[in-house]
Amino acid sequence: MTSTARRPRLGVMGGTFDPIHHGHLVAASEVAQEFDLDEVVFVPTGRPYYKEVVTPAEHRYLMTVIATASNPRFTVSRVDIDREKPTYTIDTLRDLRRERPDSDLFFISGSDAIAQILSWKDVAELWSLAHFVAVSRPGHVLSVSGLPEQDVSLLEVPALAISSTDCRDRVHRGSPVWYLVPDGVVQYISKHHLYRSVE
Ligand SMILES: Nc1ncnc2c1ncn2[C@@H]1O[C@H](COP(=O)(O)OP(=O)(O)OP(=O)(O)O)[C@@H](O)[C@H]1O
Ligand SMILES: O=C(O)c1ccc[n+]([C@@H]2O[C@H](COP(=O)([O-])O)[C@@H](O)[C@H]2O)c1
Repeated sequence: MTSTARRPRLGVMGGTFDPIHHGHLVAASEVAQEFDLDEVVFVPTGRPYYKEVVTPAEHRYLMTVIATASNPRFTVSRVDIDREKPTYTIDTLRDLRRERPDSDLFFISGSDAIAQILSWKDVAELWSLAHFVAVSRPGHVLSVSGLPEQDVSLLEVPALAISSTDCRDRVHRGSPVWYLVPDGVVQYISKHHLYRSVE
């Protein structure tokens, strides 16, 4: 009797994570549950060419490590921050495919990000590297209109109206970010005086 081994299922949560917040973590956790993922790897962007100013990558990477440390299925990858070029998802997925040739990849994205995907680099090739899961996000319409049906799934997740922009603004004006980001991230932000001045 022959048995076909199940291929490992790897979620990929790409983001600038400036800082990482509970909206990111809930999205990853919900997709892991619904798509039976074995692991979700968080991939902080290195040089997001479409954002003018971002916090140094090492701070964003360390906050992501702190935020994910308590979940045995969450890991963090440096592939984007160690690449000396602007960050494109096509490179992220190529690198992860090289590292994990036996895994099926599921790229997790919020409705705001997926709405832009047709403008991403080498979009035609993206569909062959991963299945895309678009999650709902308050204030953004979840739609896959114009995207290949078989390559993109939609998932409603608990609505958390949290954004990194709002977290940065709150720290800047002295408002708390407790319970919007994990406790360790609150402490990291404070210890390293992040977001005190807005550029
Ligand atoms: N509250 C949320 N609910 C669902 N998805 C989210 C939420 N916040 C972010 N995402 C998704 O997580 C990914 C990474 O997001 P990102 O790091 O840019 O956070 P952000 O809050 O959108 O940041 P910023 O406000 O700086 O643009 C994107 O695909 C985004 O759509
Ligand atoms: O590949 C692209 O051209 C591209 C353009 C914009 C965003 N992305 C990816 O989308 C993910 C979310 O990005 P961000 O900056 O909104 O957190 C992250 O993994 C980015 O690398 C990718």
